Amino acid sequence: MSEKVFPKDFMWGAATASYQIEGSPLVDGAGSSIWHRFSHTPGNTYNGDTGDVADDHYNKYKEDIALMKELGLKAYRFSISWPRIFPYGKGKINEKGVDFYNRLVDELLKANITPFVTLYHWDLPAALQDLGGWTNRDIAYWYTDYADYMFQRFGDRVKNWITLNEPWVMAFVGHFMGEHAPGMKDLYASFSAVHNQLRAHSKTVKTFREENIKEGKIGITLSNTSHDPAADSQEDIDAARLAHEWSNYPLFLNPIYKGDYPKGIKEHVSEFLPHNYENDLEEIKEKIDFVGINYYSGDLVKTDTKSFLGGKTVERGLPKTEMGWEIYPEGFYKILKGVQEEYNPKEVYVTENGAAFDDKVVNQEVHDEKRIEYLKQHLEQALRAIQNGVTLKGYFAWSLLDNFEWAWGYSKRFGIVYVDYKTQKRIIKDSGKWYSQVIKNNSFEF
Ligand SMILES: CO[C@H](O)c1c[n+]2c([nH]1)[C@H](O)[C@@H](O)[C@H](O)[C@H]2CO
Repeated sequence: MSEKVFPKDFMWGAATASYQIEGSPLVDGAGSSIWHRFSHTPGNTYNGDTGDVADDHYNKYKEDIALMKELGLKAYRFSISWPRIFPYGKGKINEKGVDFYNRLVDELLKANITPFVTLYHWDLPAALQDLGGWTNRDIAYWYTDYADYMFQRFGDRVKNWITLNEPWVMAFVGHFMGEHAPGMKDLYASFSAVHNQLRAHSKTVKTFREENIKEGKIGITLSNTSHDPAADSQEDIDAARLAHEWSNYPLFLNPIYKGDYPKGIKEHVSEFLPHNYENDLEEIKEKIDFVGINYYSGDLVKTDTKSFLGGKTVERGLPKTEMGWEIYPEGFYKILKGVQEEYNPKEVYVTENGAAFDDKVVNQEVHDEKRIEYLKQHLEQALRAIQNGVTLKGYFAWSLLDNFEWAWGYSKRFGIVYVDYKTQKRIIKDSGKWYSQVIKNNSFEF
């Protein structure tokens, strides 16, 4: 492999999520989700934006798949909206919801694009939230039943399955910071959500094995920020390590691969873990086929006894994206190398990497040079990771389309394709054209 070319058959893709692009949240029998409720609650999202229309992908999926084909994508990562399938989370099945995803999957296969399905990307059926949601231990069964039904209906055509998208964000941004659905601010609820997501994940992996899906693979997608110590002092090093164990892949991969929470979590915050959590660890320790790594940015951590987990983020003057996140490609390498060294997964996929910039349309074009530079710098680090032993098999740019950026609404654009929300017109940005060349050449240098 030349120093600038990715391995043969490297899986180049782009990613989206149901609530962020589909629109039509209650159409054709779909049930309400916690994000439908949260975004319709005044004050929760920028400008009061909701996912009611989004990119209207529910109706425009064929046009969007044609765009994917034009870009030359090998794979497409998307999520299934649980409440489209089970409007109340369990029990009654909504065949029209199943039908939408049947049509989507069949259209992808027709375009020779490999589907990567995320079973849960935060749009929990609202009816289950009324029963406690991720803080109710029974959700592990409700989720596994939903996942198993998806395996039975789609397992003949979908071979790559991701159980959960970023369980840390669901648990802490949704249950501690209150900035995401369901909008709670309860640290005990957060750790209960961590634990029940792990239980749901591992029960689902076991069920996946029993379904014996031919050539099927299952994994989990985890959020990561590269935390560097502000100074070469033991306090800052410890604070950065603890931030890593709490907010990055170790919080979930340590239980999955090693059968317990990370050492620092047990030493510093075990009081917040559910009572008798140890009884579930054996069951949670269940082999997976790949790890999905989401990476966007890094930060500098300084010891601070007044902060949660004894560390706070400090400035280091790096350039930032529209989200205010540092542009730190070196951190991408550190996270990829770290996960391989700490857990040695059989396969790793980058399931999200991308950036928001202030994109403008000029004569029906979008010249987003900053995004091209961001993607190039991060692909360089991904290739470096492969050359240093990381079993990286694919990369999904976040995102295919500009979309509903959660509490930021439509104010932040991550797409390699621009969406005019007034007309729903799509415009392939320069970054989309550039990425199309990367895929064609299997290299970021051409
Ligand atoms: C620190 O960034 C997180 O890992 C993260 C960033 N992102 C995500 N997680 C989510 O998985 C996507 O739904 C977001 O649209 C996307 C862009 O914000």
